[in-house]
Amino acid sequence: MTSRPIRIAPSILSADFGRLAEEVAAIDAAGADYIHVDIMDGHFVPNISFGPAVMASVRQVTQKPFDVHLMVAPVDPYIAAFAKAGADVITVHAEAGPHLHRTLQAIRAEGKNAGVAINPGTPVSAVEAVLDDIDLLLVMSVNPGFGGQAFIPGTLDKLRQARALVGNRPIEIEVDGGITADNARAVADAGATVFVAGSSVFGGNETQTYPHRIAAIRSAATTRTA
Ligand SMILES: O=C(CO)[C@H](O)[C@H](O)COP(=O)(O)O
Repeated sequence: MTSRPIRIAPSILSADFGRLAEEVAAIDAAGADYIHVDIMDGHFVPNISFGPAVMASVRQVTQKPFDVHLMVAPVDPYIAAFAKAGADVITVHAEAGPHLHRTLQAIRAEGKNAGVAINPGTPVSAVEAVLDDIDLLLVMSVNPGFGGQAFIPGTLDKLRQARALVGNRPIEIEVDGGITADNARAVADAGATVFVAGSSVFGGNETQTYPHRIAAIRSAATTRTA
């Protein structure tokens, strides 16, 4: 059993966009640790979500940290806008290039925590050279672009590799895609500490169930099974 603190980050990609502020307030009240914000550009990934103006608007309804995942290329022109819109952590893709180190420095220069994400087809070694420049490593457990996809089992090995690579550095290891109460235990054992969950939190429209869904993932991730 891991003794590391577990954080649950519901992805508002799966929320009802027509009631987005209400949805953010609901997951805050339901016990979310972070609000995970997926920004998709229709170029780096085959889907478009929303931009900094929408994020700034919903930022006003919660004090919880905003964990912003930029699936955007080129990304450098948008760092300042999302920092200003209220991001606390800004994560960019290692594959979005070409100047990852410069991008991470730009995030920290905005006074924000810097994260780097790797797609399922990218080895963990791709981030080795920037370990001193990141606060969070996001291991994608689906190919980015859409919510509701199935967890890719090979991610567990990548998480173990990521945990070994990070060592004692103060870097959160986040997992994103297909996370449910059923796989949270294995994902935690493999080394993840931040759990992004979209459809398993927002799977229905009944906001009163959000506390139970978040608690179920947290409980599974933190409960000893052996
Ligand atoms: O980054 C993402 C997709 O690119 C989403 O955050 C991710 O897929 C979460 O959704 P779900 O929990 O439904 O898989």
